[in-house]
Amino acid sequence: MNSVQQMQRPTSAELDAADPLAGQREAFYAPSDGQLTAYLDGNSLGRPLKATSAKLASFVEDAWGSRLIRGWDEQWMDEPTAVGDRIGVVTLGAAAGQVTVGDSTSVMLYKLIRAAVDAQAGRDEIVVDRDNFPTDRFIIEGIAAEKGATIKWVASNPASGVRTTDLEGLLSERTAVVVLSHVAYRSGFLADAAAITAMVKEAGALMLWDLCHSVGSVPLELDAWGVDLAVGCTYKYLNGGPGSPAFAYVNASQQDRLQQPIWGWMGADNPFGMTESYAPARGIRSFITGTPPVLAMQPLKDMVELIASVGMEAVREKSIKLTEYAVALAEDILVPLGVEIVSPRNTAERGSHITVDHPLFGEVTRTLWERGVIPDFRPPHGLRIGLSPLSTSYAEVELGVTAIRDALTELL
Ligand SMILES: Cc1ncc(COP(=O)(O)O)c(C=O)c1O
Ligand SMILES: Nc1c(O)cccc1C(=O)C[C@H](N)C(=O)O
Repeated sequence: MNSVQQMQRPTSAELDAADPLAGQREAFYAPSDGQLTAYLDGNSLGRPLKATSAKLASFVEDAWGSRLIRGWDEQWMDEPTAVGDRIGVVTLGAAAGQVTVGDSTSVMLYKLIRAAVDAQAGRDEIVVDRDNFPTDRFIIEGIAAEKGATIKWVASNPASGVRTTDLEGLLSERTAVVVLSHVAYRSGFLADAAAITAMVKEAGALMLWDLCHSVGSVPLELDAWGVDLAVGCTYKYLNGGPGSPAFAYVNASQQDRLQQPIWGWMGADNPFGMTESYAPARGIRSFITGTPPVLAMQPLKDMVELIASVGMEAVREKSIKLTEYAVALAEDILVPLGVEIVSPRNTAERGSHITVDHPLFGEVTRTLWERGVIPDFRPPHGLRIGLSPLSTSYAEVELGVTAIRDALTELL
């Protein structure tokens, strides 16, 4: 069967017409170059909201331009935790007072993992999976070298992700902290965070989740799951823009126990006291280091409120439908060409992107970008199709998967 429209399932037009969130796409900028037809990389960089232009302009003119240095006293000092609280309540299942925004995910990973290892006296092992994102693994390599700690690698299936069974035999009285990604950046595998967290805590270790690929696309219940620590970026499904700051979650029960290693004046008890030596602030503020990136925090605030207005459950429902549609199309028109779908088929185990594999996908991705179809490529052969529930249409998915088929067919 050649045309996707002839198949026994709703067409993309029917799916878009029935989509209760379809109208939300209007909130985002459509590309102005006229060439882009399918943006399938919101799992790397989300589209900007139209509201962001006005938000930034008014920040420059009013908050920055008029209030000038007074802005710090009036609002900006509280911005990392005020924005953190909103991210926490709307997307993380975290009560106020446990989330702060700033730094990059990599730096936040360093601060929290190092704090965890320091706090876990007598425990000198860090558990991480071999397929975790490079920055997570590299930061852990660095901390292990600094502290003389040992890395225990989880040998999970790269085409899926880490399950409780993969951790059996790895956790012991020597485990300080376990670091895993909730949604795997390659396969899109969605880990069972509740079960894994319970298992890790049972072993007396601390659990740190990297939420980069789940925040804003998968509902999270960090407090209810008993998670100790989490980090995530805000430029994917929170649409904060390139290089927007990360967030860190530190469960209230761990805040007095953990001391992060980069002591700066903004995380000190009395920043403007200009004191002789460092005394940490109370609570989540002690995880701040230097001047918070207030300007770079502005765009994500509108996205968090947009998510709050529709609810994370609705976001997840659309995400599942989008990935189901992408998988079904891939099965019909890509698998017959020798493509492998490496993402889980079970929706309960899948985040908001799917990955398809073929030895020619490096070349195919280059062609697609020239044609205005934007997925991304992760070596050795993975082509990732990222589906942002509030800004991706079913028509884009159809166009994108069809374009993959056409570009691949030309090379075969
Ligand atoms: C799982 C994961 N962790 C961390 C990062 C990135 O960290 P940073 O924002 O510090 O570059 C990414 C993506 O870039 C990611 O996918
Ligand atoms: N963080 C990125 C960047 O600075 C440039 C280009 C892409 C990214 C990404 O987000 C990569 C992404 N985390 C991944 O899963 O591969």
